[in-house]
Amino acid sequence: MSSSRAVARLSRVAGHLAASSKPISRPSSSSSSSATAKMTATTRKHKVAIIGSGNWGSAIAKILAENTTQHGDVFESEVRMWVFEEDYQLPSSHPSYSPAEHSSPRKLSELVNQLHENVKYLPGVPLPPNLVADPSIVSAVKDASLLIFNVPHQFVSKICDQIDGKILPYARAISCIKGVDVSPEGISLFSDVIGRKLGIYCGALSGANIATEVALEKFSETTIAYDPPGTLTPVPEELPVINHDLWKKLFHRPYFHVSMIHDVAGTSLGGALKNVVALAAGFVDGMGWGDNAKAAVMRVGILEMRKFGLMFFDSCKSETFTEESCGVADLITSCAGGRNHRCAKLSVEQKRPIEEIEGEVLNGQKLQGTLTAKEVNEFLKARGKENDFPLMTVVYKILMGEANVEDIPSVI
Ligand SMILES: NC(=O)c1ccc[n+]([C@@H]2O[C@H](COP(=O)([O-])OP(=O)(O)OC[C@H]3O[C@@H](n4cnc5c(N)ncnc54)[C@H](O)[C@@H]3O)[C@@H](O)[C@H]2O)c1
Ligand SMILES: O=P(O)(O)OC[C@H](O)CO
Repeated sequence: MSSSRAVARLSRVAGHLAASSKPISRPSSSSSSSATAKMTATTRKHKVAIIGSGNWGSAIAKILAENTTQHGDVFESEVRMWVFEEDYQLPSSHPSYSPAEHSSPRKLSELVNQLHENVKYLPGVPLPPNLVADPSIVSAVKDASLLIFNVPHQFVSKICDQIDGKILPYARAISCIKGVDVSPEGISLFSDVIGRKLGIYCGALSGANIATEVALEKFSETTIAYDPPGTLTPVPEELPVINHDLWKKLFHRPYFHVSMIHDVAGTSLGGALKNVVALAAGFVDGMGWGDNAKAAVMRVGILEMRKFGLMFFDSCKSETFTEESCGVADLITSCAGGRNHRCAKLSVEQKRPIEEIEGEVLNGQKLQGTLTAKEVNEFLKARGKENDFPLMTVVYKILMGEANVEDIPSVI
């Protein structure tokens, strides 16, 4: 086993050990037969909290709040959404603008709760009234048994530090984050980072999901991977069992179809690595090379994504990349309409650094591909594996000014 593979494995084991610090007193929470038996005996409902309120955070929060209302037998209706607080000036063109109330900047969380709209990160989309914005992360997660993490990946670590010891020990989580955590010790999935730091189990959601399309209820599908070990702190008997059926109830909508699988590594890596490929697709489109060139980038991109998963993560499955929404479908949508693609294209067209474009056109939203390209390269370089991933390597070099977009065909 290569050292990096060992590092990835060690990281996962550590996450599971942390999550299994308490003894098992009943069968694994993923057992659906026990689910049926328990549903009849439960007397409490799950409380849901979402950590993050950006473009995707708000779109997912809307789904959660719709489903907690629909499935009031298993979920408390109110969903708390942690908002990274900032001042926001409501534009006078907003339909609810009132000079008396909005002539100067207001706290974003207050505006979300007053207008039931995330006016900065998901403008124009009504949010359910049972979704409550909370600027205190500790209060947002208090008593929540289901935690949904949905923030740009660079903020995850600090956020976990803020809520360590402040969550229910039997909480379970889903990470909607697209990125990987690279440190001198190796590479980790964010589901593992969250699990390890908080001592709980965390699965992953990822798919072909441009947030605004999902928020406007245009049809899409997603993948949720959840595969807890049987050694977690038990969920109290009074609460419904947390298994695939329960997660599906929480996320599935008529316009947002959920496929449940067990491959957390493949699901997470698909979402993280496609952002690097989407940059390459944006560069190529910026050059005006056409659809054939972009298709070639996407073909090589999916092969490198799968190779990366299989090389460095033991549990990763090839078919997750080729058969699930979190694999090939996410790559396609991201290379067509994603922010990474859009900003990369503009940066070539305008001959300006992508960071400048990001600051100018995204209104506070964050690109994930630029950081991921650097993190992945740091990981590959340390293991002498850059040549095994030529497309990801050339994207990194283009970002660093060490290669040109014209070099892309040489790696295809
Ligand atoms: N937007 C999409 O279409 C989409 C779709 C699927 C997955 N994702 C993934 O979802 C994750 C979250 O992305 P998003 O689109 O919701 O966010 P976003 O790009 O809209 O990012 C902005 C968010 O970051 C917050 N923020 C800024 N500074 C912060 C800080 N110092 N600490 C904590 N938070 C801070 C902002 O308040 C805001 O909520 C990312 O990993 C992304 O790749 C995004
Ligand atoms: O806008 P991007 O490039 O961050 O991609 C958005 C989603 O991940 C697409 O599924």
